[in-house]
Amino acid sequence: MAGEERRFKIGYALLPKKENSFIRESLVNLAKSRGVDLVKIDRERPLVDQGPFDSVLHKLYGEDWKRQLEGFRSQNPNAVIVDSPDAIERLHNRISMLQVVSELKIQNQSETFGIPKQIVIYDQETLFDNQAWELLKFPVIAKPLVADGSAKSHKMTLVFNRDGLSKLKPPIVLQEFVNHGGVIFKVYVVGDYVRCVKRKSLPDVSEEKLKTLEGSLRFSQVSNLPTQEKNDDQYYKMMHLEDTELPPQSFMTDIAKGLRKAMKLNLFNFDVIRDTRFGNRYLIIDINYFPGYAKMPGYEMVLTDFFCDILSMKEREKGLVEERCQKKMAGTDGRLLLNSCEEEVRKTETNSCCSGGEEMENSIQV
Ligand SMILES: Nc1ncnc2c1ncn2[C@@H]1O[C@H](COP(=O)(O)OP(=O)(O)OP(=O)(O)O)[C@@H](O)[C@H]1O
Ligand SMILES: O=P(O)(O)O[C@H]1[C@H](OP(=O)(O)O)[C@@H](OP(=O)(O)O)[C@@H](O)[C@@H](O)[C@@H]1OP(=O)(O)O
Ligand SMILES: [Mg+2]
Ligand SMILES: [Mg+2]
Repeated sequence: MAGEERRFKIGYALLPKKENSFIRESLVNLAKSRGVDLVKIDRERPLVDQGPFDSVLHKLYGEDWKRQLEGFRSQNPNAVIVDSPDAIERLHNRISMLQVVSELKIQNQSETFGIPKQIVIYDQETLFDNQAWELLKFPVIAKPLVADGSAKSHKMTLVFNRDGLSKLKPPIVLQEFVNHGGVIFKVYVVGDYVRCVKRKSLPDVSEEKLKTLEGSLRFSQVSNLPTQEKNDDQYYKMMHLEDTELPPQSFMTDIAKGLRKAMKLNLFNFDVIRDTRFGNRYLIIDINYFPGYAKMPGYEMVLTDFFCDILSMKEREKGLVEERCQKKMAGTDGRLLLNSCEEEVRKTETNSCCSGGEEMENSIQV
């Protein structure tokens, strides 16, 4: 795309915190140098009145935004919306979020993957119901069922025994806490790009320690705390990120590709832990839409490549339609020709949006 006259406009709609971390001058400039202008969408004005945009990048919540995107899409069927609000919505519930993992089929002889045992609790009474507990054993992590990006949705409680249950506020997911050596792997996905990094996590809880621990412990976004904070805290001192081996890249890539296809999403990350009881068993515990990419070294290049890929794909599809139309014209005449050509354009227009048709979705997969 470099040096060519055709320029592209990508509108972005992000909350201020995300905008501050993601829209850095370095990203804006790199994208610009490759023909892509990143333009802020004004959230105070209707989306349909803004643009024109070749693509819309977004991480906003709520019905109003969904309606705005739908309106925009019907007026701009050729624009690529990254990603579809319906596909993103699956990640707003911690049960539907991980359901997709259970459906994945990946051939691998030496490693296995899955999700921790978990149950959903909608009311206080069920919390103490023995039947609900048949599947689980302590310690467990209580996670708010809703994962909508609010501070509340990140408030976790590590529960050591029954005494720790009374403070919990359903609806929650109770997930078995799995010892994993205090290190979590975050796998960032940007289209077909996959990058796995290590972060500090909660320390293991031994059977011995469990007997002495009281009730519960509350925490929030432990893998997102500034490094300094973790070093200062003796809880984290004993863990050694450097000594931990990353999971095999090809295995993570296979899972990432499978998730991307199943979820029809291009921008997400997932958290993986390695079960210390087995060493080759990996558990996916969380999937996040449009995560903190700026923490990934060289994110500017990765994201700019992705923008260029989706935009050139869009252009190529447009070119293909025109070509198909021309071929049809050569073999037909009069009104029939006009009708079939319009039909061809309509077909591709609905297909050329990330959030809509299969063809584009599949074609931006590897
Ligand atoms: N089943 C589990 N076993 C062991 N540790 C876990 C488990 N689930 C979560 N954790 C720990 O708790 C942290 C927070 O959990 P989780 O990732 O589900 O929350 P989150 O608020 O959605 O995180 P994020 O900031 O990545 O969105 C994880 O990073 C990990 O350190
Ligand atoms: O805060 P950062 O930009 O780093 O990104 C974090 C992001 O926050 P933001 O989108 O609100 O900014 C979180 O999203 P919500 O669940 O709150 O929607 C979640 O995806 C975290 O996992 C991200 O951290 P990472 O997983 O990459 O370490
Ligand atoms: Mg997480
Ligand atoms: Mg999360």
